[in-house]
Amino acid sequence: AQPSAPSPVAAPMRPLTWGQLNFLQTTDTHGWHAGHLQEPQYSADWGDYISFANRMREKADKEGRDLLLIDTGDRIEGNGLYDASNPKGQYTYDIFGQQDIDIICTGNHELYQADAAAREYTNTVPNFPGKYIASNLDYINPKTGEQIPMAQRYRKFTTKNQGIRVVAFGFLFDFSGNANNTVVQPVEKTIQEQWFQDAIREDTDMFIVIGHVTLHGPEYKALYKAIRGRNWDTPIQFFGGHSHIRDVAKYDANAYGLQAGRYMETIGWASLDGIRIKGKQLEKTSESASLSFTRRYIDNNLLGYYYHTGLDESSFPTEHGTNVSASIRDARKTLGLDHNYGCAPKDFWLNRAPFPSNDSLFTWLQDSVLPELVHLPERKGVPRIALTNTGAMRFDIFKGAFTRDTTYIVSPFISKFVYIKDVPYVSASQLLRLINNGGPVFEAAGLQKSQLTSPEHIAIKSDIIPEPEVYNPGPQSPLGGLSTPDLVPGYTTKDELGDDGDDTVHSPLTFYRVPNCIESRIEFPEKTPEKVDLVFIDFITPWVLAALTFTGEKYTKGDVLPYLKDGFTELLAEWIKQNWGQDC
Ligand SMILES: O=c1ccn([C@@H]2O[C@H](COP(=O)(O)O)[C@@H](O)[C@H]2O)c(=O)[nH]1
Repeated sequence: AQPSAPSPVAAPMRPLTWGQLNFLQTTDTHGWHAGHLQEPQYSADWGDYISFANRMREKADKEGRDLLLIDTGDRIEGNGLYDASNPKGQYTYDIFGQQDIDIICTGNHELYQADAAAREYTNTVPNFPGKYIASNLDYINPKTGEQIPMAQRYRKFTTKNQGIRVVAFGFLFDFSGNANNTVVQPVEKTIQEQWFQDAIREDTDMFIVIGHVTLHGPEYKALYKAIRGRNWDTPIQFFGGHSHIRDVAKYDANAYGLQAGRYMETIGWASLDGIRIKGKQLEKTSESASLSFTRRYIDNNLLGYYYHTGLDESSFPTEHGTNVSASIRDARKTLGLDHNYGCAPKDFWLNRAPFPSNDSLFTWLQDSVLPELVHLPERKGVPRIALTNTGAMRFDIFKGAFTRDTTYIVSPFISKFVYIKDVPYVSASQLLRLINNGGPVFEAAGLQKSQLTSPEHIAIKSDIIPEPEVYNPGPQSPLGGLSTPDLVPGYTTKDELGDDGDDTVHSPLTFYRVPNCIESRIEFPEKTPEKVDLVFIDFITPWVLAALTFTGEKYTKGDVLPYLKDGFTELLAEWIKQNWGQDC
């Protein structure tokens, strides 16, 4: 762990079940490879995860089992370790590349910016030779303009200890917000391609489909149907991502899916038993059984890693893992990520508090931050409506130091304010309601409202306000000898297989859904103005233009002008410096 990481707190634990074939999954790590430095339960770093994977591989080898590591994309954007360098990711590609991942694919975040997509092609793909799969993604060679596969379309291999024959794919959901140096082919179209049709006819013991794809979305439904249609009982193991939740799916008795949350909070664990390996007799125990699947969502901290490996502070770390932790420490130091801009007087929550409320980060943004930031000297005195999508904000602010790192954690995107001058107030005043309600006006333009909020909203369709629960430890083995523990707040996942998936027993957290966008009205006169400047984050331009058209206005991209030179991230840091003191 990083030197400033808080020590994890002991909690009641549920053990891992090992099978023939076992998996560790990461997804949506978004640059959090230093771990969480303000939350003890997620405080292990990428170096610790390297040690953990290594120790688990040793165990698998000793017992003749197999262990595969999976990563399903969105490795970048969301943390100073990636975002604070110039060019971005100067340190993270090497750090991430130290993990020995068996099957890896791309997320949408690797593709928003052309430079990030280029680095994916030149750095990450070669860091994982033969392991990186791009089943529905092409890259456009900047020198020749030629459209080429980002990486190989699928992978055939046999596992190390049991020789299980695997055919593996790596997909991205039907994403359309990519820069123009990549091409994402819709999954349904890819299924029709000859190479895919040939691949699903391969003689194999199992299929593994990894993807930056939600487990219950249309893309995996189509892939499941295509593979199962040709292979009536071959095991299929899916790994998902994108919606940032801990999740599982049972497609049928021989097909399951796992998704390992977000931000290095969770390491996903899946185990399979009952795979029939061609030419080998099955063990007596699983001879007649169909596939058996278990899952765990491992909280990413050292106490949990010790518990699951049966090791301790001195026997757990590997030299490789320790060296990677040291590289992360050095990179953070070089980037000045601990530099304190000011001290947050209290916690501000994205989803743990309702909007609007005193504890909501969006209320703070709307009432305190935007009115001060959205100010262009040459348009002084012009009343303005400032809009941002809520998905532009990625993480809570905790009471205490708001560092250079925190600015990227909260606002990682190159979000620039743009504006349309002198928009009739009658139209401008309707935009927030229109964008928040969504509906046909946006659908007709190919815009989905789920693209405006944080990805958690894809899966969480109503507020979660837990009842106070009575703790029942059941058969779990307590860690640290606690008998009636004060549970640490955290994930209390309820998935398709039940409520016992989390490796750590937590007290539950609330989740309040928030609107797609928020607005601030700035320098408004007492009397309703005739015209206003409409200022917004550039990311939401298509929604603003579609909504304006609906109100009867005829604005095009050409009417959208730059408003402030600095991006929101820099402006936010400046606001913190001006408004919050140094007394934490
Ligand atoms: O420039 C950007 C890019 C993205 N967003 C928001 O992020 C989500 C997507 O997040 P994932 O982690 O890929 O799932 C998108 O829906 C936007 O809300 C943004 O605001 N600005």
